[in-house]
Amino acid sequence: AVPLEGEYEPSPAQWVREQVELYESSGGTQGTTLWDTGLPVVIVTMRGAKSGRIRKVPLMRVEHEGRYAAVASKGGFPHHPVWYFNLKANPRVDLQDGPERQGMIAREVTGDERAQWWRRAVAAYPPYAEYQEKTSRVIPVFVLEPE
Ligand SMILES: C[C@H](OP(=O)(O)OC[C@@H](O)[C@@H](O)[C@@H](O)Cn1c2nc(=O)[nH]c(=O)c-2cc2ccc(O)cc21)C(=O)N[C@@H](CCC(=O)N[C@@H](CCC(=O)O)C(=O)O)C(=O)O
Repeated sequence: AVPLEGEYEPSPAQWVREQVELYESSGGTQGTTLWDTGLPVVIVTMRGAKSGRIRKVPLMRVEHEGRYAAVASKGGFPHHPVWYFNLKANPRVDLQDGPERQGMIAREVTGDERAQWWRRAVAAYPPYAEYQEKTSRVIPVFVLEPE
């Protein structure tokens, strides 16, 4: 799979930018967990919906039989994270899980399929359940499937 090409635009959020830099510069051996929780994180490289630039978004690792969920929780804030619109516009992404990097296609899921992946997400990262309780926004879930 040809990795996404283009000009990388780092996140304006320093803690996010730094996690991406440590994760990538260490070949996926460092910066691979959320702070000291020990819970695993993946990096999703995507193309900006408006800028066309390369964006890199760390997300909690939710994996099942080679497919991953991307949960647009943003801590339960009232609005979707901006990257939600990137995946809707440009579903071809690169996912880095530790040292492994592969091309995936993102697809927003609803109904029973979303419920199944939501259970997996909460099992991997329990705070997702609290985030959903604190907002009337239905937190979107994408499934990333190998292209
Ligand atoms: C601050 C904003 O970020 P955001 O896309 O809203 O995403 C917010 C967060 O979800 C994002 O920072 C996540 O990485 C935070 N985050 C998680 N966020 C989650 O939503 N879920 C998670 O499971 C999660 C885990 C996680 C683990 C580690 C870590 O370091 C961060 C983690 C941002 O980057 N804004 C940019 C624009 C970004 C962008 O993509 N612009 C598009 C335009 C998009 C459009 O408007 O159409 C473009 O380039 O074209 C800017 O203001 O310049």
